[in-house]
Amino acid sequence: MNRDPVLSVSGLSVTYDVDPPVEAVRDVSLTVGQGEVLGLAGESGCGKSTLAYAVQRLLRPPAEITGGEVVLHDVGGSDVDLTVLPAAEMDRLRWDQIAMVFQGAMNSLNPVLSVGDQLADVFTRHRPAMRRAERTETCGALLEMVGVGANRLRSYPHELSGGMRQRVMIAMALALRPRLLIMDEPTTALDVLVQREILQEISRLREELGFSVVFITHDLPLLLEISDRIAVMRAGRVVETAPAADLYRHPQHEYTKRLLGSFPSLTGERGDFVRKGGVTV
Ligand SMILES: Nc1ncnc2c1ncn2[C@@H]1O[C@H](COP(=O)(O)OP(=O)(O)OP(=O)(O)O)[C@@H](O)[C@H]1O
Repeated sequence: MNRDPVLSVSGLSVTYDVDPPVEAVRDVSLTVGQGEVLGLAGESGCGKSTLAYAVQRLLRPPAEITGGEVVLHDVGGSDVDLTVLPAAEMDRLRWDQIAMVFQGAMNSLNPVLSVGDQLADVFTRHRPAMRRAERTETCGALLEMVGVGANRLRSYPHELSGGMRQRVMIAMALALRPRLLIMDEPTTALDVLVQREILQEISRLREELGFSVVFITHDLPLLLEISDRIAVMRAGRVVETAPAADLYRHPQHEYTKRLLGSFPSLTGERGDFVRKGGVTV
């Protein structure tokens, strides 16, 4: 399916300027279409998180973008290269246009503030004109939307399960209706059932709200289920990008074949679950 691009990464390279330097992302090019889920797969250390942080301009020294562009399309009618955007403008785009949920996100909630106050803070910072009553109502609606329930507005993080806290983080990421959600191992720390519920929730929300997703995980079977297209990374490079079903049935790159082969759930009997429940319905 042809979709208008929301994000185009071209020739992006990132180096950690340590001794010896680590070229964590090497000449990576990717596009993310409107409403698309792009899965980013690859073993630990291949550069997935570095790429995600680079896109959001959240890298800190010794990390340095050494080349390439990250273009966010149609920001108020024009295309913007995020790698050269002044920091203040980037701050405005973050959360508003691109939001991120990362693995440990649920533990980054402030323990001494209610979840309602933490959600409200996003609006206080980014929508300062919003009135208090509307803010509270919107925060309640957000908690409903992610299945936590508006009655939890006054709850503190420790009163919620890990799954609920991660849902709060998803609510926070979606608060300003971003066009792109970057999720870096967002469910890895949760048990399998909770993980599945949250993934279903993300799928539903994406259909409802139409945002695009970059979903990062080393869990290839999971990516095959939820992604439209998958990019496979190895040692900083994207070695193959293909629609999920094509990647599964006709992997082109040797490394992709090996990666697929390393998941018994894809090749053994249990693979039926992924095949029938996911890409080959
Ligand atoms: N602060 C740092 N200083 C030096 N090297 C780093 C730093 N952070 C990451 N790296 C290196 O950059 C490379 C890419 O790391 P990155 O965390 O992006 O990979 P990843 O695919 O996200 O791995 P994981 O799935 O384990 O998070 C690795 O070789 C890693 O050791």
